[in-house]
Amino acid sequence: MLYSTLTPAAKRAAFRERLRAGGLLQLPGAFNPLSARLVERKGYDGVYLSGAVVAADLGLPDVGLTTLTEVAGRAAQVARVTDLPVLVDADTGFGEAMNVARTVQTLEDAGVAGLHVEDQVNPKRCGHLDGKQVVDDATALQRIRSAATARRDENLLIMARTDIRAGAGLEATIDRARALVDAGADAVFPEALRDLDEFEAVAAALDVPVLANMTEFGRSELFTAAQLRDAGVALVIYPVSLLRLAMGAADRALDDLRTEGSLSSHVEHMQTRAELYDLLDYPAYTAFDAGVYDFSLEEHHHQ
Ligand SMILES: C[C@](O)(C(=O)O)[C@H](CC(=O)O)C(=O)O
Ligand SMILES: [Mg+2]
Repeated sequence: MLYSTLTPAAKRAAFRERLRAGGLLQLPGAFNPLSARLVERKGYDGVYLSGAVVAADLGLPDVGLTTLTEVAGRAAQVARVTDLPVLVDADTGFGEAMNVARTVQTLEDAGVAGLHVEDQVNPKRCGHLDGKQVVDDATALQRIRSAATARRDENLLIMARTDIRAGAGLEATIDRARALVDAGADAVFPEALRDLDEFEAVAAALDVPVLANMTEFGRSELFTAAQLRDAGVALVIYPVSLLRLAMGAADRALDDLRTEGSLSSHVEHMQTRAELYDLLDYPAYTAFDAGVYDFSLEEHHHQ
């Protein structure tokens, strides 16, 4: 009821433990706190909070317009309602080394289990579009060293994302990833790799967990969990997928409401009132306070 039953420290420790145990952890991207609860309910290993989704949610493109305050606020709302570890997209860290340190502490205070900082120049772009630029080695390493030094909970996972693949190729990706790990990264997110062999090569070259980004309409093919696991990938995110699904459904329904005059034909695809209340743990509120209006599943069976 109300929020997560675990402290941020406990979630971080559990996340580290899961990563040590091996296997592939799947983290769908939540587009709000409620969808994070659904991700947890369905038995996933963690919740991803995408920068692209935080931006889109505000009606903005993912071009570095969102602020640390906005991302941290959303991260806190999401982390508060789930026992799962939340991995948050910290873009470029919202500045250079000193800003990155503040970003890390702010997101740590928001209760997340991990975050990634990327090596794109400010302002950043979506990692799957053309025309991205990355910073030089020194700047990229400074960001990560600063992030690793700034955390107060040693279990907060600092992940380094590198966008160097698109411009400089696979070898450069591996070189930079190794350097980022030496600088203190606990995990690596190689953005926009082309095929499974590339994931395998990066995973084999590093001693830390590697993340695969299975974003739709991007550069990487949508590999299955089994394929990624076999390639040695430790974490996979589906960052924008739930938002795309929800918006796709909303788009079609709004068209049909216009033409059909009602949403009757969509009701079978909707989350029901009972399902929503169950996800919200409504009965626990009623039990806590007899004054809370009681919702009866029987009476509302067909709604
Ligand atoms: C992972 C990502 O950074 C995000 O913000 O979710 C994006 C996803 C996307 O735009 O599809 C990315 O740069 O890959
Ligand atoms: Mg992003």
